[in-house]
Amino acid sequence: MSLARTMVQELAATVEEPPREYVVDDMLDADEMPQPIPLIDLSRLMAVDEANKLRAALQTWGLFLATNHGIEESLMDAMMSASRDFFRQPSEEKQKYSNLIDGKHFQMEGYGNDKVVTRDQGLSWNDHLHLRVEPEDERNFSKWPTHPESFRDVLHEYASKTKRTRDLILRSIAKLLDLDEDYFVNQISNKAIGFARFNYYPPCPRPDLVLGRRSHTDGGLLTILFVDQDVGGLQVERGGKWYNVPAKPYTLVINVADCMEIMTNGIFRSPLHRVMTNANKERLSLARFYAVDAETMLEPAPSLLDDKRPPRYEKIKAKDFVSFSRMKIS
Ligand SMILES: O=C(O)CCC(=O)C(=O)O
Ligand SMILES: [Fe+2]
Repeated sequence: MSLARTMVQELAATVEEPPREYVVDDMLDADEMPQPIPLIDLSRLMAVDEANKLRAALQTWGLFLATNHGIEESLMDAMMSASRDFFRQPSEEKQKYSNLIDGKHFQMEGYGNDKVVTRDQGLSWNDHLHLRVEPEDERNFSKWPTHPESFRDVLHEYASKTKRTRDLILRSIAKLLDLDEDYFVNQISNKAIGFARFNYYPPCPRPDLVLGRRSHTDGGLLTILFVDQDVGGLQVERGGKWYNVPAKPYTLVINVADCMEIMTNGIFRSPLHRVMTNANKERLSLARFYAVDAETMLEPAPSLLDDKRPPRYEKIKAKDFVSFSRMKIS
C-alpha cells in the first residue's frame, strides 16, 4: 500500500466527483441547536457566573467559544494570513516540508495528509501542516516554512500567547473541580509536546458526501482552535446529534481532549467533532494541541473519586495511551 497520496488541494482542482475513499456512509447534515454553544469571556472567569457558565459548557459540550483571550486581533490576522500564504504556494514548494521521508516513510511533522493505516480507512478532504512547537528548544526548523518570511516569527509569537491562554483555562478548570490550581498545568512540564496543526480545506464538489475532517476526539489535554472567520464547518456531537459550531471573528474555540476527560473522571467530556466541506470556499483553521508529559500516569484525580464515584478509566502511562475507547471502563 502506498502512503503517498495526491494532495487534496490538487484533487479539488481536477476532479468533479470525489474518489470513493473520501465518501462517507451517511448523508451529512446538522441538527437544530438545542441552545447556543456557550461563549465565555476569559477575562471574567474570576466571577462566579462566568465560572459556572464554563462548568456547564464543559459538562454538556466539552467545547466553548472564548473571547477576551488575550491574543491580539492583529496577531491572529497575521497568523491566518501566513497560513494562507503557505498553502497558496505551488505544490513543489510545499513538498519541501513533506511529512513523507523519501516519499514513503510517514512522520508526524510536516506537510501532507494523515497517516494511512488501513486499506479501508476513510479519507478526509484536508491537507495540513503539522509542526511541533513545544518543547521550544526542540523545534525542528527544517519543517517550518520560510515562506512567507514572517511565518516563523508569527508562529513563535502566537504560540507564546496561546500558552498563556492555555494556562488560564487549565487553572480555571482545576478550580471548578476544587483541585489545586496548578493540577493540570503541572502535567505539562517544559518537556511536554505541543503541536500546531494548520488545516487547509479546499472547496469540495460534494459537501453532502465528504468530510473535511472525519469524526474524532483530540488526544491530548486541551485544544485551542482558531477557525476561519468567513467559513463555518466545524460540528460537535452531543447525544448522537451533530451541531454547527459558529465561526465568530477573533473568537477561539476551546475543546477538552481525551487526557482531560480521563483526569476529570469524565466530569468534563472530550467531544467528538468533525468538519464539513464547502462547495465554493476554501477554509483554514489552526489547532494548538497540548499534550501531557509522556511519563505522566493518566488517571482520574484522586480527590474526584469516592465510593459513589469510582474511576471510569484505567490507569495508563501517557506515552502508552493510543486509543481513547480502549480506556473506558464504563
Ligand atoms: O478545522 C477545524 O475546525 C477543526 C480541526 C480539528 O478538529 C483538528 O485539527 O483536530
Ligand atoms: Fe480535532
